[in-house]
Amino acid sequence: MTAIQTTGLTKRYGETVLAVDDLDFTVEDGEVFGFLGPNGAGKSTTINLLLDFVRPTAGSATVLGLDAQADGDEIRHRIGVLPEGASVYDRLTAREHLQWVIDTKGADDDPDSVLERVGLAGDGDRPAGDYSKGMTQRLGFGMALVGDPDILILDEPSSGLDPAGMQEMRDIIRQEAERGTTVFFSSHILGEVEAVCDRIGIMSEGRLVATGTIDDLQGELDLGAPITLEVETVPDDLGLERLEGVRSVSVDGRAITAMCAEPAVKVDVVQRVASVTTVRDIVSEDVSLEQLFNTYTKGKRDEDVTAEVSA
Ligand SMILES: Nc1ncnc2c1ncn2[C@@H]1O[C@H](COP(=O)(O)OP(=O)(O)OP(=O)(O)O)[C@@H](O)[C@H]1O
Repeated sequence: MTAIQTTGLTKRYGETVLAVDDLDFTVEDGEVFGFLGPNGAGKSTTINLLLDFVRPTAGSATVLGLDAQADGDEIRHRIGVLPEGASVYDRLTAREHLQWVIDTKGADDDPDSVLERVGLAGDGDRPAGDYSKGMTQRLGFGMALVGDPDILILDEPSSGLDPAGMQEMRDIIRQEAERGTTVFFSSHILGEVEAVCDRIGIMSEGRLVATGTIDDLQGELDLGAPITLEVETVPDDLGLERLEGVRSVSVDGRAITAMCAEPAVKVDVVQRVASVTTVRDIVSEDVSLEQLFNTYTKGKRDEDVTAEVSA
């Protein structure tokens, strides 16, 4: 089944701001889908449209096969949501917040086990108004987990969390995914997306400029495969540019970096360099998600290029 689907989803604010522009995407049941994009790209607006917090100017969305506008109450009952900048009731404790969600959803979760899961076991009886930003975020995440939701929709879930908190959050996302929960979350943190997502979507200026697995997108962009060799001395004439499949060569001190058209060319590069000097170290990398993100979100709008890569 399709967990989330948008068709021509569009949101304008006033005359000038086109926050979400004709968005078509699908998240399949059980997928962990990472929604990436720079500030102002339209990620939160998309999430708010899915949750019926704002109404679309055009187009439609379904969540769990239900219409996001007509069936908002049922959708919210079946999903777990961590909105951007989740707010809390200052005087209520974390336990009271969780109990409220448990009662509202008719769930049977044990508040203590949720508190334990999100790292608030010792703080469950303090008023949430006294919490730090990260603790508030942990509480919001715990509230989203109540009732074993079919889908988790998380807007910047690691916002305000320390490195240990981010790791714990990632672990919980993985555990939820293993139980079959669909997870849709927005993030600026590329490492987090890389670590947990089956597929990603990259938004830029209201449009989805790429969707697919990270491997798919790496292949699609054809940015090349870099290899760096640290050598004892850099010979005057390396002759690397003359090798077939080598696109460019740069030298930084005793580090030689070659951009290769495909990974197999790296072997030729190593052999050539080793035949003329002593190689001390070799670093072979894939194109990073950061390079992908930058390539898709910078200047692409002008060219009106849209990449669609199926998973
Ligand atoms: N209520 C609103 N009224 C007017 N403009 C808005 C409103 N909400 C969002 N926008 C505008 O819509 C665009 C998309 O904003 P949105 O918050 O969806 O981006 P985002 O990708 O979530 O950004 P960030 O990563 O900074 O949270 C921005 O230009 C923003 O200023």
